[in-house]
Amino acid sequence: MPFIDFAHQTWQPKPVLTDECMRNIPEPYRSWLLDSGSLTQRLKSMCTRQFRVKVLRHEWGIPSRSELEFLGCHHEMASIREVLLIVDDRPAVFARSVLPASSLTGVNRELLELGERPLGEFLFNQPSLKRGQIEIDELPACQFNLHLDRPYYEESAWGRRSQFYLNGKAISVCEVFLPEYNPELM
Ligand SMILES: C=C(O[C@@H]1C=C(C(=O)O)C=C[C@H]1O)C(=O)O
Repeated sequence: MPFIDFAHQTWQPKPVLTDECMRNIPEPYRSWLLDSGSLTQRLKSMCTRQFRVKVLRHEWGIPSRSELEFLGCHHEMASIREVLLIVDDRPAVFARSVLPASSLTGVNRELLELGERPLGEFLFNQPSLKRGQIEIDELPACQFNLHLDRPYYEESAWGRRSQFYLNGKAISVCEVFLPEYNPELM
């Protein structure tokens, strides 16, 4: 079953975040999407019972053109990881990370063995980590229905995609808050 290449279908490159762009992002999502720290850590701090990563797929594949452009790569295979971040048994975030083959060298190869371990736990423990550009977008939530118990129809979901540099090698992480999960109200 192919990846839902949602980044290709709906995510168009965004201009650098202007103040006007930021003002258009509704709270509580604005503060979460602009937070440069670990989303895993912040979600764990909201947990009353359990945080877990549900791995949907973690396989080799072809990133979308949009993802390759965001990564500054050209026609390259990548290890593509799609997960749901589950907070107290509720799917809170859909995340898709693109790990280009050329970035999976040295210690970065540990990214291939993450399993249910949150990507952020690895990333934010790397001294070399640098966070690059963040783009924010509002996406149709229905494209995630395949992975969810309850369907979305007209709802939209706010998400971001970030560039990370590990030992100078680029990966991208796209995180989308699912509408039923409001991080400030849980
Ligand atoms: C990048 C982070 O890792 C989180 C965990 C992910 C995973 O396990 O695949 C994906 C996206 C992130 O929300 C983070 O915690 O900020």
